[in-house]
Amino acid sequence: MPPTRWGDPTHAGPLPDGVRDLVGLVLPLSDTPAAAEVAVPAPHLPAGLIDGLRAVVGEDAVVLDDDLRRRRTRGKSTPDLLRQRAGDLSDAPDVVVRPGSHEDVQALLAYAQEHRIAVVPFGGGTAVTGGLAPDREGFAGVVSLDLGRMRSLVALDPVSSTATLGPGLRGPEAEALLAEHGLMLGHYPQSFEFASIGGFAATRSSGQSSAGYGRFDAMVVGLRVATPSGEVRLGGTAPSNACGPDLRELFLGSEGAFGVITEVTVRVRPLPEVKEYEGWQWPSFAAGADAMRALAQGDLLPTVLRLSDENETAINLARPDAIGGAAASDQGAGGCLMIVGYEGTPSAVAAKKAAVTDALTRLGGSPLGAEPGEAWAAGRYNAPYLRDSLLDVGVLVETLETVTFWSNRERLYTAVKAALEGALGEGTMVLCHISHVYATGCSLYFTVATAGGEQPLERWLKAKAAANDAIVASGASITHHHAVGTDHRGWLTPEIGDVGVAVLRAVKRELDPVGILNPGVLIP
Ligand SMILES: Cc1cc2nc3c(=O)[nH]c(=O)nc-3n(C[C@H](O)[C@H](O)[C@H](O)COP(=O)(O)OP(=O)(O)OC[C@H]3O[C@@H](n4cnc5c(N)ncnc54)[C@H](O)[C@@H]3O)c2cc1C
Repeated sequence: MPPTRWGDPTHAGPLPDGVRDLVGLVLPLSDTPAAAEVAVPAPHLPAGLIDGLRAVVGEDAVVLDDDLRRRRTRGKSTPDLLRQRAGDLSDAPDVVVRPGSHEDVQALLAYAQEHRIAVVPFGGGTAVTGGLAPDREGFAGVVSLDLGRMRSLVALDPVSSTATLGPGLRGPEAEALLAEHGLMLGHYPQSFEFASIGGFAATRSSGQSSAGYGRFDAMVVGLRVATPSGEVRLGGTAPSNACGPDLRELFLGSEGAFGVITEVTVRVRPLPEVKEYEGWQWPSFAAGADAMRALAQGDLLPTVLRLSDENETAINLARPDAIGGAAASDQGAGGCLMIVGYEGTPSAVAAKKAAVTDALTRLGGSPLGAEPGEAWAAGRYNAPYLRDSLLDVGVLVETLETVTFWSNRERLYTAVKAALEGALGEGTMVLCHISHVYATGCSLYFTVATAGGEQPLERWLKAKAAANDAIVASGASITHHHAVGTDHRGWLTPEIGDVGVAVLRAVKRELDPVGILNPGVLIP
């Protein structure tokens, strides 16, 4: 991906006219191009240590190329993009190391520990909470540990429905390898095309089909991890056991701070024969959310379940290619658009669809047919490109997410909206959807569009802090699936308590005594 933008450059383009007209009604637009490419700072790592790295992992695996170092700088949050666009490359790694095996990673960690070199595992580089921008103070230099060469299907056990995947496989690559065997994983975050298997595990990612297939951490059966203290292999003997606390949980969501995930064994399932997506209209966000709760609590979840609030529905965010056009649910009364998707065998899909249709009709939903669902499915990965086009015209766009129990949903929704609108002022658009549900609660995913102004980064950081404070004050979680990184670290203590933080620190000391792995990420 380009350092200042999202995705495949051939898919990028100017702001579509419909979006420009719509956004221009409420926000000032002004040409705001990214700064011309600036030089990457010269590597701090002494030449002798770079030679040492070459001796450990091989000459070809150590890359000093400026372009690659630029592309391995930070992730893809809006603050990351704003810094890159401003020409700030202060977080650039000194060197990119591309190991080919678990053993290479293990050897690299031993060398880095001995010479106090910070190591930042890099999967797809789609992190949105600062997990790729470690604290470099006190280290000889920073290595970006690019797992992109470790992208094979390591093992397949079709009888047990498990597959062991290399950490560097991107979402589509993993699915293509499994599809050769008639199997699939079913993890489709919006970053699916670029994010990696190791990154999904390290951040506890959750995809758009989480209602049917679960979040990524729930798909993980086993892990192989290289740590500075040695190798850890977990989950290799059985799907579950009673051997004390489940140590897999220590590495799921550890964001590279405890070890480098070098293999991920996941549960796989047969490729669906049928995929059907449709739209439903609800009179209000609350009515749609109540319907989602009823499905989750009635064991009636389809594969995809997503509900946009009134603002998101009016703007068509669930269908980025139609933004600026008439909203799918706009049949006179506005309301809220729900996307419902079914995947599986023809008989399973028919049975689930009949039961869900019956329940949603009884709860007051109005069917909109297949068109909104098919349009959502076709455009589901396109929205991030819009963010770049909006940044190009001075409009700041960013997302944030949280999760809480159903009984707290309304309070949380109101508090976060108020915090964002209060911090960003008039003209700010705050949109929200629910796309991850549980029997006990749901996540809320907010999209914010506002004028960038003179100092868009500072403006956003202030608003984000206000939203985080509102989340904590509302008794909700600081993140459902974006992880902690450096951006949420300051709000982790209220979530897990002082003793919880001490436990994380103790684990870190045991696995990474010198603290070379992603310093400053995750742990307060
Ligand atoms: C436009 C956009 C849409 C997104 N949509 C979603 C979504 O729908 N759902 C969702 O859950 N997230 C989403 N994200 C966030 C992001 O894609 C996820 O956090 C993803 O899991 C990160 O994977 P990655 O391979 O890109 O990891 P990276 O960005 O490379 O790394 C993320 C963190 O994990 C660490 N890490 C990476 N690989 C390893 C490894 N092998 N071992 C140990 N540590 C490792 C890194 O050091 C870093 O701290 C989105 C992000 C963007 C920019």
